[in-house]
Amino acid sequence: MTSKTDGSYDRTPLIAGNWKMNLDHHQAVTLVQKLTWTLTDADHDFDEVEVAVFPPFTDLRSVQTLVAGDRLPLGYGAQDLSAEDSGAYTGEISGQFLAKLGCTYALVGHSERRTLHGEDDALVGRKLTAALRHGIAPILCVGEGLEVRQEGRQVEHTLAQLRGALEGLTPDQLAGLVIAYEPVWAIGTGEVAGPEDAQEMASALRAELATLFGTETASALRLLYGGSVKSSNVASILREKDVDGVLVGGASLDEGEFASIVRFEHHLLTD
Ligand SMILES: O=C[C@H](O)COP(=O)(O)O
Repeated sequence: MTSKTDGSYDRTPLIAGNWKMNLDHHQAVTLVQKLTWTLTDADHDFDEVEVAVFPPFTDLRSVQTLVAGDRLPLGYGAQDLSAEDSGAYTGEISGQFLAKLGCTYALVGHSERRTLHGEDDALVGRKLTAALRHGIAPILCVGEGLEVRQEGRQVEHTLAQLRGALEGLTPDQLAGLVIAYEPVWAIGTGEVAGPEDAQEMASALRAELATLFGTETASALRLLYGGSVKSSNVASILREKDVDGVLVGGASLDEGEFASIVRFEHHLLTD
């Protein structure tokens, strides 16, 4: 892996595309094909910079069939999962089913789930444990709203979300866990936190993880930034030493733009 300007990439960068409630299963297949062609044509090394997409549940079987059939070097995951494994939970999707569909990852605690569906830290923690139970790496989303940011309480708020979701877990349960810091005021608004804000929070999260689980565990976990990431701002964000990737919403729906985000190192060389 080529190195960051500060020295090292000891954690493989992850570029994750959360499609939210966009694209049906036909459109999903088209986007995944175009994305992998674009990246393959550009000689992208998927082992050096990992790429994963998060389609709606109804697309996952089609994406699985395509990725497995064409042996595409692309990861994929779910945007949410149930805290339960099976039973009378109408409308819920079990981690068991997602594991069968080959999902590597599942988002948990995305701010849209917290805000629109009332998910609290306790439920997010149960979902995170459910993912781990089924061998799915959770991407735990944390971050503050505008009011909290204006009061300057963003670090305190975000670390409380982290502690709330990880309560009761041991370091050996955390292998594969990814944390995504997404300030809610920067999601889909065009407002992007500055690279220094992303680094400030990533560093605070890593320090808290070290306190909770030890330095070795904390330094192995990947921390992502999300919120209005585009090809024009990704390089400066990923230059920060504790930021190991990005969680991209809107810009992941366009294969050219998303491929350009994935190839952020190219921007590092050119800016
Ligand atoms: O999961 C992705 C985030 O919510 C960011 O979305 P956005 O890139 O559209 O701001």
